[in-house]
Amino acid sequence: MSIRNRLVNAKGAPRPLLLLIFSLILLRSRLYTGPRSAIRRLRATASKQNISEEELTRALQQVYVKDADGTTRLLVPHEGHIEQIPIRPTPPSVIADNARNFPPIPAAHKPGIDKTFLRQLLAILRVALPTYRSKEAFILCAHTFFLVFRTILSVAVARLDGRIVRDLVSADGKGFLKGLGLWFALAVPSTYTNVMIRHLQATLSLRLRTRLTRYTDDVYLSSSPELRYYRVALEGGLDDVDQYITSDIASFCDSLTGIYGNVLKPSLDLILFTSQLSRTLGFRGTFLLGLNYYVTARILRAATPAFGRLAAVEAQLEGEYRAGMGRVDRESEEIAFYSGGLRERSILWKAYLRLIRHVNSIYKIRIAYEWTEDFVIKYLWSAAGYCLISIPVFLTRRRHVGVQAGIPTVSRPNDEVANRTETYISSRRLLLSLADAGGRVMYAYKDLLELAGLTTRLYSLLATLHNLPPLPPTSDAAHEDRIELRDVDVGIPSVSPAVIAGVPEKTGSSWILVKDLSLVLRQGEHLMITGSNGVGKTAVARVLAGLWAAQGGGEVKRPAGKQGVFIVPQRAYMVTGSLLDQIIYPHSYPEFLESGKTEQDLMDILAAANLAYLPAREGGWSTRKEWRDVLSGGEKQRMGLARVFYHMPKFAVLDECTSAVSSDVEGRMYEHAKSLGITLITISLRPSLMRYHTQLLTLAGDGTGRWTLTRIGTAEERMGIDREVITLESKLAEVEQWEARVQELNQMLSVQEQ
Ligand SMILES: Nc1ncnc2c1ncn2[C@@H]1O[C@H](COP(=O)(O)OP(=O)(O)OP(=O)(O)O)[C@@H](O)[C@H]1O
Repeated sequence: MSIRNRLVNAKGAPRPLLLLIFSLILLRSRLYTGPRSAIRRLRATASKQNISEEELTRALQQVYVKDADGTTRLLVPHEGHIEQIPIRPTPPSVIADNARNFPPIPAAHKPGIDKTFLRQLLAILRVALPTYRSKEAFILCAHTFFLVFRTILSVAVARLDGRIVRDLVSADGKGFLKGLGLWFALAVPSTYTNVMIRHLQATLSLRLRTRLTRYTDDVYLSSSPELRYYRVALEGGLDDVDQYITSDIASFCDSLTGIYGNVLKPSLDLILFTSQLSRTLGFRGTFLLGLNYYVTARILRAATPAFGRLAAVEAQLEGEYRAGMGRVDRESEEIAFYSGGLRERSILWKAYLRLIRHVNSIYKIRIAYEWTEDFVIKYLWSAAGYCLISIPVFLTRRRHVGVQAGIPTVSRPNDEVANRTETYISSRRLLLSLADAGGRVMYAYKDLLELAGLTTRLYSLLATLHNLPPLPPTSDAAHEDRIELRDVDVGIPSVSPAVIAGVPEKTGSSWILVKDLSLVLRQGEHLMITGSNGVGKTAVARVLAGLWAAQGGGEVKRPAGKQGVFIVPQRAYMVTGSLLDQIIYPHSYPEFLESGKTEQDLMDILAAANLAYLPAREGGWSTRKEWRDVLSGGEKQRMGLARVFYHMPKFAVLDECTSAVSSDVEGRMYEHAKSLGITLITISLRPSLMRYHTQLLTLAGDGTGRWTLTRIGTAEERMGIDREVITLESKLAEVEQWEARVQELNQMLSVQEQ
């Protein structure tokens, strides 16, 4: 047997070893999961039947379990049982390290395939694939293995195809049957490889998404002094963050894993098939094939639109539409009161039309591009392929080279035809595969541009989050029992210059609402902040809470944490969860248990807020409802005060949070808060609340930022004022009678004059 034939024999059929490997793989349907995880799955399935409704409710309330070593296991209901997912928050040092990889993005940046794209992609990959020993890296290796293997199998299939047709043409029944047997033997690993490639690609995408989402959530939902979730819109200038986190990350991961397969596999195919074909085509043919690739790439490059920018704009428009839908869902009652359905519909339709117009324009742009691509890859390449195959056939008639199965060369004319048919069929299949691979490489270029757009979106989110400078510290251990503001300017923060590359550091650009505010509030002194609408009363609360930085070089000192200053905002907020969760917010159930408080304590708290009837009415503490809709406006506000009674902070800032509460209940709640030793800072326009305070901060609101701080007086003085108010109010009640009497007298006088 000639060397060539031995070579062909070795490559023409799959080796027994390969078949053995694949049989083993088939027996293990999941390639990368160990037996331990299978046992875990079995246990979970078995335990499914044992979980009762009550246990499920308890687990939902519990939320997570804390282990002795400090790790947290999140309890996630899944298919009727509870899965325990270990949660390890990203350490601040890792976030600080990563921040270096995310310098601000230039305002004028347009996504494309360039150095910036590579830098951005690498920065994101460092988050998504932190180590080469991670499970994701293993899946990537397995994915790569199957991609390479599929290419090898494709060559084997092409050869076998040629051999079967050759046996058919030369009427070799035995050879034909043998070829058919091999065909089925190859079909098993080939189909399995295809399935595994798709499965591993989807799994990899999901795992990358989980990593990126977890990391982004850790950075986004950061507590003070970062507070990125609060500041990203105002100071970062980034809207619709929900779209970035819920949708863009998923699209990015799908696109990235898809690209990997779409670039690696066809590139390998191109190299391998070209090298196989070059044996048939000779030097001239191979050169012409290379020339063909070059010309094609040039044509398609010229015909490719800016898919990256188009993808980024599409994601942004999706975000706007989604935000509009979310707004209607959130504010449905208010919209219904105004009968604003039609108006909202027109707003949403406008957002939707902008989106579909853009998507439509992408489709139209694609028509021209895909037509060019189809024409060039499918037809031009095939025609070029036919010409190239014909070169050895027509020019060197006696040549028997190429991809043939191992049959000894014989000189009969029939065999010559059979061999030429075999060469043609093999080459033809390789050429078709080559055209397909070329098409996919060209498509991959378009996908790469889209990936560049998504990368820029994701990078801009992470860069904005990482570059928000931390707020200046507001707490000081030495001032545990008082709040002190010294020469503080209260102003609306502007977009931080740190998050936009190339913008010089600006100072004093924000709009100052209150100038040089200085005050000291000790425990037991109660402050009321008043002033007309929009003067900056809530803005002062934001500075006190550490949400806005104190400006003008001023300094804020206050006791630290929730136990120091607790703020009840103007708009009542109800958290997802049980009735119990509403009272203890932002505590979780385990923290409630740790605090040593009992359900009876919570009952007393509800009684103090005039909400004692709620547990009975709603069916118990663990009832889960959409509380935002279930509770009335006044009930939600009273729940805000119940939270103050639960947390018992040193200072409570109440920002017009009792405006919907009747004044008798309001008074009782104020007295109760004071009896608990809580110092009140009330933001209100209601003079009736003044009696519960000792100091009054009045914001002028004339554009100068002026303010006055006055003492309201001692309890006795305030009693005196109250008495005077009552006397004056009773006198005012008689004013109508006096006016009527004056009119009577005037009429009498006018009659006398006549
Ligand atoms: N995120 C923001 N972006 C831009 N302007 C803001 C922002 N927050 C507040 N402002 C502006 O700052 C000013 C003061 O707002 P603030 O909420 O402190 O008013 P207020 O005195 O509490 O008013 P009200 O009595 O109506 O509640 C207002 O003119 C408001 O429009």
